[in-house]
Parts: sequence; C-alpha cells; structure tokens
Amino acid sequence: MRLTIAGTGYVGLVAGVCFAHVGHQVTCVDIDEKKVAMLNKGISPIYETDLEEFLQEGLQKGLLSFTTDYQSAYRDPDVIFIGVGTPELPDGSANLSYVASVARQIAESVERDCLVVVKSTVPVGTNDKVEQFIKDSLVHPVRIEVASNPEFLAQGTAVHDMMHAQRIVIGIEDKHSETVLRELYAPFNLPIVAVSRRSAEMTKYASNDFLALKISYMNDLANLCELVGANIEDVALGMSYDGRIGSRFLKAGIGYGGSCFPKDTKALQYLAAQYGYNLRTVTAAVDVNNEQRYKLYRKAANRMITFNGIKVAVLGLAFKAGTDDLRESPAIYNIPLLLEQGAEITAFDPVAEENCKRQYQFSMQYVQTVEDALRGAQVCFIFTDWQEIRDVEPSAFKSLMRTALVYDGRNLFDSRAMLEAGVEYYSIGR
Ligand SMILES: NC(=O)C1=CN([C@@H]2O[C@H](COP(=O)(O)OP(=O)(O)OC[C@H]3O[C@@H](n4cnc5c(N)ncnc54)[C@H](O)[C@@H]3O)[C@@H](O)[C@H]2O)C=CC1
Ligand SMILES: O=C(O)[C@H]1O[C@H](OP(=O)(O)OP(=O)(O)OC[C@H]2O[C@@H](n3ccc(=O)[nH]c3=O)[C@H](O)[C@@H]2O)[C@H](O)[C@@H](O)[C@@H]1O
Repeated sequence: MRLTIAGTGYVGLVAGVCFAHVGHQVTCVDIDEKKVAMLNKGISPIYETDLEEFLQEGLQKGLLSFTTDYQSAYRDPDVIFIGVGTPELPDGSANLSYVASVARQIAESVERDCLVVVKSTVPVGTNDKVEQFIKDSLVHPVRIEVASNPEFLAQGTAVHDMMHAQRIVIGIEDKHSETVLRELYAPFNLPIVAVSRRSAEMTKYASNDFLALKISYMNDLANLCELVGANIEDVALGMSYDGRIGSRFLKAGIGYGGSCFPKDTKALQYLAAQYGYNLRTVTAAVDVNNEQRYKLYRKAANRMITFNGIKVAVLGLAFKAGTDDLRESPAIYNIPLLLEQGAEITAFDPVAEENCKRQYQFSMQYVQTVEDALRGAQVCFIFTDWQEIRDVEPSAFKSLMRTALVYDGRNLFDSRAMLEAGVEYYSIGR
C-alpha cells in the first residue's frame, strides 16, 4: 500500500521504517527541514535500537522517502497517518494544534479517496473533530474516512515494540476503514482489537495511565516501606508471582518521566474534569509522582548543611535507559535545584549529553565516564538506570569520591554491598 506519515518523531518515524520493512511504500512528511535532510541520508535524529538499520534498508529498497513537501505527499496515497506531537498545554490539556495543522494540510492537498489514521495520542472525540474538519475544508471532492490507531511502543525498544506489538488497537466507524487497516497490518501477523474510535482513543490513555498508576502505587508503598522497615523490592518480588498483578512496572524509583505518562495522566484528568468528573485514581498517581521526583533531593538536603560549593556527581540525564530523550526526566527537575543551591555538578550520560547541552544551559561539566563523574565528588545522585552505571563496582564509589555519599533513584546497587564497601548509600523503599 502507499502510505504517507505526518511527523517523523518517535512514533511517526518508527511507524514509517517498520511499514517500509514489511513492504509498504512509505513517504514521511515533517516540517523540520534539517530532520528530513538527515533522514534522507540515512541518519536517524533519535537514538533507538535498530532504527538506523531499518531506515537505511527502507531507503536502499526505495520503499521509504522523507519530504517537507506535504502537498505532493498528501495528494494521492491510500492511507495517511497522523503521528505529530500532542504535548501538554499549561492547563494540562493536550495541544492539538499540530494535529489540526496536518488535518488542514490534508484537506488542502488530497485529490483521491483516502483513509486518514490518527496515531498521535489524542483526547476522546478528537477523531470525530478531525473527520469533520477535513470534510469541511476539502478542496477536492473526495471521500475521507478517519480511523484511530493509537501507538503503544516504548522509547528505547520502539522498533521491536512496533514489529512485535502485543496488540494493534484500531478504532473504526465503518467497515471499509477496518478492511484497509487489517490489510495494512496483515504482514505483522499481530492480534488486532477493533473497537469504536472513541474506545480506541480511550484505550490509549487507559493503558498509559494504568501503567503510571502502577508505578505511583509502588512508589507510594516504597515510601511506606522505608518508614516501617520493609523492602519494596522484596515486596514487588512477592507480588509479581501473582499472575493477576504481573511482574512488570513494579519498580519503585524516582518517579515516572518521559514524554507520555506525565502528559497523558494530566490530559485524562483534564478530559474528565471537562465532563464534571474527578478521576481520583489518576489524580493520586500524578500527586505521588510530583513528590517522588524530588525525593532524593529532599533526603540529601536533610543530610547536608549546604550544597554550596559541593561537588556533585549526576549519573544519568535521560528519563530512562535506552533513550536520549530528556522530556520530564527526573534529572532535569533536580539539576536546577542543585545549581541554585550552588552545587558544582559533573554529569554523565552515555547518550543524552548532546540533547542536554542543546536544550538546557546548565552550567555544569559533562564527562564521558562514570568514573570521571565520581572522581572527587562529595555527593552522587543516580537518576537513570543505565547499564554503564549499574556496572560500577561499589568499591569505586569509595575510592573515587571524596565523600562516598550516594543517593540512588533507581535502586541499581545492593544496599549491603554498598555498605560493606564503605559507601553511605540511600535508595528508594529499602
Ligand atoms: N514517544 C513515544 O514513545 C510515544 C508517543 N506517542 C504519541 O505519539 C505522538 C507523537 O509523539 P512523538 O513521536 O514522541 O513526537 P515528537 O515530538 O518526537 O515528533 C513529532 C514530529 O512531528 C513533526 N511535525 C509537527 N508538525 C508537523 C506537520 N504539520 N507536518 C509534519 N510533521 C510535523 C515535528 O517536527 C516532529 O518531528 C504524540 O501524540 C505522543 O503522545 C504514542 C506512543 C509512544
Ligand atoms: O505513550 C507512550 O509514549 C508510551 O509511554 C510509555 O513508554 P515510555 O514513556 O517510552 O517508557 P516506559 O518504559 O513506560 O517508562 C516510563 C517511565 O516510567 C519509569 N518506570 C517504568 C517502569 C517501572 O517499573 N518503574 C518506573 O519508574 C521509567 O523509568 C520512565 O521514567 C509506555 O510504556 C508505552 O507503552 C507508551 O506507548
């Protein structure tokens, strides 16, 4: 099939390369000329396992191309996917201006009957509005159908998650859209859940917010574990054997970050509030997370008389391992607090350093190894669960740091081993 995908971010680009990988003819559109130029050269603008390989394969086979020329890209494909961002607005609602702008561009450009598929995460009812908007603004008299197809991939494993998704959710209001989407996804050989458009839109928020709730629940319990002398990791292990609970997303830590859980929890709260409903469970998850991200800073501030002139090692900048994405990363919340207090920070992250330098003007030093960050430090904060940090021997904290004082937001080390190595070690819920 001939597809056009609007947006070459984590979702649009990964969808594009995977659809080309299974044999569809894909054109990806972005407004960012630099990105498009890079992509046409086979260089991925984001860090994702296997992405560049799939990208180069698609380009070489002539199944994949990138352009800023939306008019020709939207003129006559079989299917157009909308995969642009829906970031959080100050009031917590989803910013739909990028989706609206693609809808307008489609209406101006499309010259044959076409299925428009909304892959971006959008509040319930948005697909209806997109359909109405396109139909009202069409320049050529063609038939447009709109379907919802939310994406469930996680960053760091995005290509794998798309190729081996646990399910494809499609939200359709007519038989023809369903047939087209089933044909499109047939080469993936994955379970397809076909529901109404509104249910599909809700399924996306329901899934993300459930996972956010799971994490906040574990973080809430971790805080209680510290008070009552239990160990959250042992508790999680015991819970995980119950198939009804499952073993994943039970890791307590420094709070969830990333571009999705923080915004999608707030967007659902906002949607509920618009209908006069208070979604108390999700509100609780958000509240717990807002506090959790400062937990280590608070602990350290209680222990230390000042951060002024103190050498601080920050290990990890990305919101989780496997990505160079800094959106809503706990590190990005804590670094300004430490800098305001006069801390002298040396930071290490194996892939997110360049993004951090570009996006923030933090006056801190960046180094290439964990050891260089630790050398001479008086306090260490661990914000990301990178393997490079996990691999450090407990004795290295003792030998390299001036004061072996470690605050670990990811529970990467065994408390006893750290104690035996002479490290004053604080982690979460243990
Ligand atoms: N990042 C993730 O892991 C996941 C994201 N989602 C959802 O997918 C959507 C996209 O997210 P990301 O890929 O992370 O966003 P992103 O911010 O990485 O990328 C969005 C891209 O759209 C481009 N764009 C903006 N306006 C455009 C236009 N008029 N035409 C063409 N391109 C345009 C931007 O230049 C940018 O490259 C969001 O709704 C998000 O909630 C869903 C599942 C996973
Ligand atoms: O809509 C989205 O964008 C995506 O959001 C998440 O994916 P992602 O944000 O890439 O990363 P996750 O692996 O879910 O982690 C999110 C945050 O939760 C934290 N986390 C995760 C798991 C856990 O047990 N504990 C925990 O604190 C991570 O460190 C990270 O900060 C979901 O996992 C995807 O299914 C979804 O498609």
